[in-house]
Amino acid sequence: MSQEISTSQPNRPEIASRKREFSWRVAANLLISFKYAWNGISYTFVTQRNFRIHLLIGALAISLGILLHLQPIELAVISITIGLVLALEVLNTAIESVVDLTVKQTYHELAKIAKDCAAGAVLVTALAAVFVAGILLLPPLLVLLRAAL
Ligand SMILES: Nc1ncnc2c1ncn2[C@@H]1O[C@H](COP(=O)(O)OP(=O)(O)OP(=O)(O)O)[C@@H](O)[C@H]1O
Repeated sequence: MSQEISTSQPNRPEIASRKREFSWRVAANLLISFKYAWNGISYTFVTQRNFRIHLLIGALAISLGILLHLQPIELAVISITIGLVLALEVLNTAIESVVDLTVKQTYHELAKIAKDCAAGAVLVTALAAVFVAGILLLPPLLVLLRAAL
């Protein structure tokens, strides 16, 4: 007797119910999702010195841009690069936590690679942000300084 093997795809509700089956909790609505996202940002702010430094430098760069009457598009480009650095800092913190959760306080070469790469990603965007800020802020800043001297 041959056994019949079903090749049909699972229907949509079945997929939806399976999608988050390993999650301890799923946000019930959009407002609660924002609350959890804010918790992640607050956690990063409190625990990561680099995040606070990047936030401060970012705020200074945007303030300087406004002071130097940069074009809206230039301010937007600076804001995007700063946003990228901060977002990657939050992701870096998430990766660190997942790595620590997995290996605890033991040394593992893959844990090292994961953490180093996550930190490297932040560094790449930070260098790009410095480059962008340098190109957009330095020329008008030099003009202002020359006029003042
Ligand atoms: N379990 C581990 N196994 C192997 N190497 C590790 C492990 N934990 C940390 N390291 C190494 O120590 C470095 C610092 O780890 P840490 O957990 O302090 O991350 P760090 O906080 O990345 O730094 P930052 O927040 O400044 O990006 C990592 O980049 C990695 O090279």
